Amino acid sequence: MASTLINGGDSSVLDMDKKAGYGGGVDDVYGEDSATEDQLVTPWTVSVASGYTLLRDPHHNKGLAFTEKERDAHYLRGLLPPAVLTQELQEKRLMHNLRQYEVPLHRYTAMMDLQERNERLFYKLLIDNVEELLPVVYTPTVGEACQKYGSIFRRPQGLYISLKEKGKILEVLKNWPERNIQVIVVTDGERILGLGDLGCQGMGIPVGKLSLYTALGGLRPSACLPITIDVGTNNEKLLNDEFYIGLRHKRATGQEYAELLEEFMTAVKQNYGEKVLIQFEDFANHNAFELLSRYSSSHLVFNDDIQGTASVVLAGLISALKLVGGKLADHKFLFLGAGEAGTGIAELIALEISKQTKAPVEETRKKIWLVDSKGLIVKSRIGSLQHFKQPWAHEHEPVKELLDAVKAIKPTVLIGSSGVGKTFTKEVVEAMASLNEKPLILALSNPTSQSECTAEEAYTWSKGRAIFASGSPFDPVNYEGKVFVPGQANNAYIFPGFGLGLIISGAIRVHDDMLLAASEALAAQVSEENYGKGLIYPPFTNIRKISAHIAANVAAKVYELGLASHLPRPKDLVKYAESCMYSPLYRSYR
Ligand SMILES: NC(=O)C1=CN([C@@H]2O[C@H](COP(=O)(O)OP(=O)(O)OC[C@H]3O[C@@H](n4cnc5c(N)ncnc54)[C@H](OP(=O)(O)O)[C@@H]3O)[C@@H](O)[C@H]2O)C=CC1
Ligand SMILES: CC(=O)C(=O)O
Ligand SMILES: [Mg+2]
Repeated sequence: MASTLINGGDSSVLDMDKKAGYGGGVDDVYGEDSATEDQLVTPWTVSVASGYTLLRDPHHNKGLAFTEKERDAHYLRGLLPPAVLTQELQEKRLMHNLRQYEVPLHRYTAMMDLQERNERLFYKLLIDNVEELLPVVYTPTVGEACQKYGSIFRRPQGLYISLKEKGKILEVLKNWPERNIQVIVVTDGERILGLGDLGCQGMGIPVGKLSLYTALGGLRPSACLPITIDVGTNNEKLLNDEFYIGLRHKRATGQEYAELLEEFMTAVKQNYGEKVLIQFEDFANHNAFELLSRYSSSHLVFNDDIQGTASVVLAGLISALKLVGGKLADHKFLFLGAGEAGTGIAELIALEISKQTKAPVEETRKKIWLVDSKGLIVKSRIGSLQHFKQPWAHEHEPVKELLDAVKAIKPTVLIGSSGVGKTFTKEVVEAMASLNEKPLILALSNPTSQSECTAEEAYTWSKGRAIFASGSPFDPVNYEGKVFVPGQANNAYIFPGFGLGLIISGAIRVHDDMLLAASEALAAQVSEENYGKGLIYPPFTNIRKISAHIAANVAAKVYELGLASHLPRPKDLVKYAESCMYSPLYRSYR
């Protein structure tokens, strides 16, 4: 995690980079004005769309909602049938159509088609029907979409930067039609959800995450840029798939990989400036930790799997205390999975306990235990552990199986972050229930097929006593006449509001205290009514309001830490965040 703040609050960082030529973002982004005669520039033109072109432009198309006046003014007569519909009626029709599809992937492709046809209507649907459509554009369906991306590929929805573009990445960025980019979500496709290496087909993830940035966090769609870095894939099935869309060779590693990433990070800063947020998504852990630590002192970077997941789980734990009692420091945590999500969450819990109790983080870590594919992480394994696991190697005899670890450690909280489904067996859940009146069980792995257990299993095996949340959604469960509503512990609660907070304050670096601020804000949004249903997260229906509160708390922390460049600080940050949010309602054209 980016726990040490290098250059924090030092505005000379900005000045230095300006001197070095990183002025991008606002003026003369493409250097057209400042270019000398011998320099190459991109011949950008701006034109007004009308007629057939307007109908084919997803940013401006309104389909049958074009008014009579607009049809006259924009050469649309005859190109549309006579009926004029409201956006509400269009939405009703599309939702009706979507519900006819029984295969989730068909809903996904229908939504992608809509996004490419009529962007505002796509976001209107997503915002107004978020609980229903989140599982379509996001986990679990996006996982299947990535697996089959080559077959369902229609039009590119983001930038593909492959090894073929080495030495030309800045030029490639300039090919993207939008200039004022505020958030980039980038993957190299090596750890897509819990589905493994999907290479170039991981593109579905940045596309999906960014659609949530807009729908849930209110970022303008044109300010969002999905990027997939293609260095090859080790997935034999894809390498042999005639429809595979990526480079057909094994992954580049070592220096070749590092150089491409370095060129990418430099080009992004040069093209878009200091304040573009780069969100790393679904990199394998051997690169993820390295990239985050390498670039956290020079770029505005955020790793969603390490940091966003940590923040959302901490929020769930803070609110769960209302149901299970005690302070965070009174609990004992056991993880199945000691990678990005597991160790990221563990570190943020330890940090929060340390802040609350004033005990050093080295001490508070001792309340947290992790199991990886080789068993419990203990001191005797330290020599062979990856660096991110080493802080969690406590004194204990070796334990191979999760069930034995549960019995030995006696945790109050069990967190699954292994990417392996069905690992919280009946015996494991029963052991948790025998140790705790209200065992807290989080099965974070995505998509649904990789969930450590289902909601039904958690409630049934604990005889209705578990407090349960999962990374991918589950329907409510009826157990012995009582309805249990499982929560969704997914970083989608955090990253849209977190990113909005960084952007509205003009943050130049991410700091762990901002993650804690996001957790507190999310936990504060859980109502008594939610607690009454056993929920530790608020429903997604209110997510825009929740995101505004998260953004405000994060921005407040950015200002407090002296890392804000948007000055003066707005007085009411919640109102300000809300006022910055994109609205999907149609605009009238002159
Ligand atoms: N709900 C949410 O918001 C989020 C969910 N996730 C999900 O979490 C999962 C893991 O992601 P991430 O942490 O990035 O992945 P990593 O690859 O970084 O970590 C996976 C960890 O699980 C361990 N593991 C694998 N198989 C087993 C097994 N059979 N028994 C015990 N441990 C095992 C690995 O052990 P070893 O190190 O020995 O190989 C490793 O420590 C994914 O499914 C992802 O979708 C991730 C981010 C957010
Ligand atoms: C949710 C998420 O980021 C993941 O599963 O990777
Ligand atoms: Mg992820």
